[in-house]
Amino acid sequence: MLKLQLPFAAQSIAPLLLQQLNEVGFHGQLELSALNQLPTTIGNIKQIILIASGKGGVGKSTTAVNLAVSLAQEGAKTGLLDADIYGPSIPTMLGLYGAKATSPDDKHLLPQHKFGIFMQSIGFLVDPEAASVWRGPMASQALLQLINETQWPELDYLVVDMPPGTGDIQLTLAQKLPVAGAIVVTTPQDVALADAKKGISMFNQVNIPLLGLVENMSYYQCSSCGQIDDIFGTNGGVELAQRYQVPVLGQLPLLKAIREHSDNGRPIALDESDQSAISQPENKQCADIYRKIARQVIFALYWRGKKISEQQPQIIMTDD
Ligand SMILES: Nc1ncnc2c1ncn2[C@@H]1O[C@H](COP(=O)(O)OP(=O)(O)OP(=O)(O)O)[C@@H](O)[C@H]1O
Repeated sequence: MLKLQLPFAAQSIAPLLLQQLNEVGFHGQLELSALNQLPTTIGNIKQIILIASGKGGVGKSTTAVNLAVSLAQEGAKTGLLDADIYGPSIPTMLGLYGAKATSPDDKHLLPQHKFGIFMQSIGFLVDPEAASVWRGPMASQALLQLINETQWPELDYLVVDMPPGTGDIQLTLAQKLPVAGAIVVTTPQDVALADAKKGISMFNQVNIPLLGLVENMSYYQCSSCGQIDDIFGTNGGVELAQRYQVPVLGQLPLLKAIREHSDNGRPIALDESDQSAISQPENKQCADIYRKIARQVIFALYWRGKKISEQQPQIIMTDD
């Protein structure tokens, strides 16, 4: 048995590593573990990832949930915060609809734990209809409090599903949180792309590194015959990413199963490891795309965190 410890979670590279080890004559078992030594930036959280979109309904929450599940499947300690005051949909997507926030001491809040991730939602605390009319400062204050007062266990990543748009609430959250990186979700349509540009500019304005774009509903994939159709245009997100020199982390199809899985409270990213899903290859393909997005995020944040910690002054102990 070979035990290998990496500075980041990357379970999915184990088969590839094992194959290469086999080629050089190693035929035992391989055990991969992760020791993320980056410092925490807020509470027990090491790196915060914002998931944003210029406009509503493009699949921001779907992306946030599936990314969080995939990060956890890679072996990362992962949290998910549903900060979308206009429509907190993540409880439904994780099968936690109707759950309420609980407190051990009337001061702090406990996160829910499902599918390997720790989750908190604004929807557990307030009626979404009441929250959607909050003004900017009130909403951002409530969201900051929600992050700070939740008793997160030690987390490598906290994925934050932001409210859609680029207004005051989004800007305040981006400025006040120690954010490691942001992802902008868009669809390939012109209107959505114009809004995505606003999202990109917002993060540039507050010096938050953009990890990349996720192009959702990139093409339509028929559930019966598997045929592919570019109903929203072709490669809009890719062209936008080229213009702003950011990577396209992944392109997801408009696929009935993505919505069905979300509605049933079981994100499609879980199909990566689900044997019964083998009969639906397109589900597994989607799960693989989310997994690939997660790996790119992990590597990008590792290098970024390393660069920052190398910039810190070094303390050298000597005898005299
Ligand atoms: N790739 C996809 N294929 C099929 N349905 C999808 C896809 N992505 C998202 N959906 C569905 O589209 C709807 C909107 O998605 P989602 O809630 O993730 O969007 P959002 O950008 O977070 O919206 P909001 O602005 O309300 O927060 C949901 O019903 C979701 O299941």
